[in-house]
Amino acid sequence: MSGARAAMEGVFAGDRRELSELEIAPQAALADEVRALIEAVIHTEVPETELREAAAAVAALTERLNTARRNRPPAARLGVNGMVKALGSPVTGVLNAIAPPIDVVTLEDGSVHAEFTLTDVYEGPPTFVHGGVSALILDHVLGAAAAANGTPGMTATLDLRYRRPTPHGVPLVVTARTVRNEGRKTWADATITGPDGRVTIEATAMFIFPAT
Ligand SMILES: CCCCCCCCCC(=O)SCCNC(=O)CCNC(=O)[C@H](O)C(C)(C)COP(=O)(O)OP(=O)(O)OC[C@H]1O[C@@H](n2cnc3c(N)ncnc32)[C@H](O)[C@@H]1OP(=O)(O)O
Repeated sequence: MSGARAAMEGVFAGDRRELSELEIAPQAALADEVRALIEAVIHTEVPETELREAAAAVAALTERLNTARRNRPPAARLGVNGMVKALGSPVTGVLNAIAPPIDVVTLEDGSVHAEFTLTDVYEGPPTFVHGGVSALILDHVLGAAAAANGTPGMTATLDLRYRRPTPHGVPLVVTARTVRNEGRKTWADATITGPDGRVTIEATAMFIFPAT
């Protein structure tokens, strides 16, 4: 047994601690501050003594937060469809400071859609988004499209065509839709589009609902 099926079922299972919107809000506000902290750490030019003091202050804060810990990232049922959302997702998780976070919505035609802006925290080539970060986002929305089709799975293949550089600091659009399903296999297509309306990346993925 590979454990992949259990992992897949875990995405949607209701066995995780589910937080209410009221419980999420203060923790999401903390994650927002940490996002700002990550950005500040990259850009700061304060002197070494202040850097050392800041590191000690952050270490003390981490210790304080760790005095009460969950053993798994929490989930929530948010939005109109009540689908379980992983609050610690590196793409959409409002509690994950390394997530932008991207708000992915499912449209009536079954496609998924998100509008988002990435800061230079996600930079690869100067002024452009790192290609691996784009792949992360595309993998996620392709998986969300497969799930929205009622045919979720683990990513088996992910094919990316980087047509032109994706700029950071400007509004981007990602859309994905399921195009085919055969048994346990589901294929989905996605694009990222820049503010000029031109597609920067095209992606195709195949998802497999694991045998075991
Ligand atoms: C709303 C929530 C949204 C959540 C979105 C989250 C998106 C995030 C998605 C991910 O990041 S998933 C993590 C990355 N993916 C993995 O780690 C997958 C690792 N691989 C596996 O777990 C297994 O290899 C896999 C589940 C993909 C397949 O295992 P199985 O044991 O079920 O496959 P099996 O050996 O029975 O093969 C079934 C068919 O698929 C084919 N196949 C298997 N793996 C393949 C592969 N990788 N590529 C192409 N074809 C593959 C295989 O040849 C065969 O073809 P036929 O039906 O024609 O005989």
